[in-house]
Amino acid sequence: MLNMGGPSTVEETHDFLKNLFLDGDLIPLPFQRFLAPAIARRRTPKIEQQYADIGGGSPILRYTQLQGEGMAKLLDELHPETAPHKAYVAFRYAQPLTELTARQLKDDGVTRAIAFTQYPQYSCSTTGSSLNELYRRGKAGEMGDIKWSVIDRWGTHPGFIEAVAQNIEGALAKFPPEVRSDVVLLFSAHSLPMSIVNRGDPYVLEVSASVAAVMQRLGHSNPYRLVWQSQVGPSAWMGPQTDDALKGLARLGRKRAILVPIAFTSDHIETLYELDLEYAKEAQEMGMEVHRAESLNDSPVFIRALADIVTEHLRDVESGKPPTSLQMGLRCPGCTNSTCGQQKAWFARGG
Ligand SMILES: C=CC1=C(C)c2cc3[nH]c(cc4nc(cc5[nH]c(cc1n2)c(C)c5CCC(=O)O)C(CCC(=O)O)=C4C)c(C)c3C=C
Ligand code: FES
Ligand SMILES: [Fe+2]
Repeated sequence: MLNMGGPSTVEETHDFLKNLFLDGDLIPLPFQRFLAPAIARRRTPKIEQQYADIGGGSPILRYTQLQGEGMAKLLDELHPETAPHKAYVAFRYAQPLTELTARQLKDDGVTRAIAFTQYPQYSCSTTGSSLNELYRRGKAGEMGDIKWSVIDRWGTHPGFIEAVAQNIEGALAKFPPEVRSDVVLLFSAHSLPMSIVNRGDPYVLEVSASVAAVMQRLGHSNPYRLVWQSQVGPSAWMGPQTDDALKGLARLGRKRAILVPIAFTSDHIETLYELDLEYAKEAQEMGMEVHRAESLNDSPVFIRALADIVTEHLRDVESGKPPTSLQMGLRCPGCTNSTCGQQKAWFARGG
């Protein structure tokens, strides 16, 4: 289960940020090995405070473990041919780091594994970075002899869409029935620098596809927009920004909204801190009633969806389909990162 991870305790914040700024697949910096630790050190106090404010750390490890255990148990029933199943967590920037998990796979003598991204929609800055890291560990022989296949995206899987839709319905129920259809659904995803969008990164398209599928499942019960949050630094990012969108709606006299996290499956500072503590409070001050759809976290509908996604993947591979999707094979038209090409070729051969 590949994801970026988050600091489980406030003390881990610095290492998390350092690993993040060291990732040239996410943020290519000049003199990265020198600049990354300096930027991380400078940002640490602010981000530490945010993790302290949301209860002393990121819950992503706890939720990923819960999701993984639930998924593996279901898989033993849904696909007994490959039982027993075991979920491993490999984070890009926090413990357990990919390098630790790689060693564990080797120690456990694993011979067949699925690289299962936990980002529903594909971006080269997220899933791509995790796959590049796994590829480097694999090529270096750190994982032993494993036959690999990849689940690289699942942003329109009906089980995922159902789980999101149910959490929106839960938030809609907080509004009185007579005003419910006026509530604006603001789907909010982590933004992406325009330089990456313009390189041809598929993320914006895929997040949009998730939103369209959720709205179809809801029977277009509400007006909605897709907005983008958490941009950092001075460069141009995909917009509109979530907080500007809320302010704009307030200005236009819209009184009710629901924020829907659509590109991340568990709570993190961006839902708990930005959406709840910052934006929702600001909106309330402007006279709006804003609620947030819950993150998927330990949703049983979502855990069942994860197991279904893996089962469908295993059946595809058994029936002779290649270990990676056709879509994964295509590099961004503007890609200049040679690791992307090597990684895709490596996984397409089964690792
Ligand atoms: C699908 C989600 C995400 C995408 C796409 C994404 C791209 C992206 N992010 C940065 C820079 C930073 N991101 C930071 C934290 C962070 N990012 C995501 C998700 C996506 N990022 C999450 C969920 C988090 C927070 C983790 C948590 O537990 O809350 C940070 C660190 C925080 C900070 O310093 O503000 C940075 C920096 C870039 C540059 C980028 C695309 C290229
Ligand atoms: S940046 Fe998208 S394939 Fe390399
Ligand atoms: Fe980010």
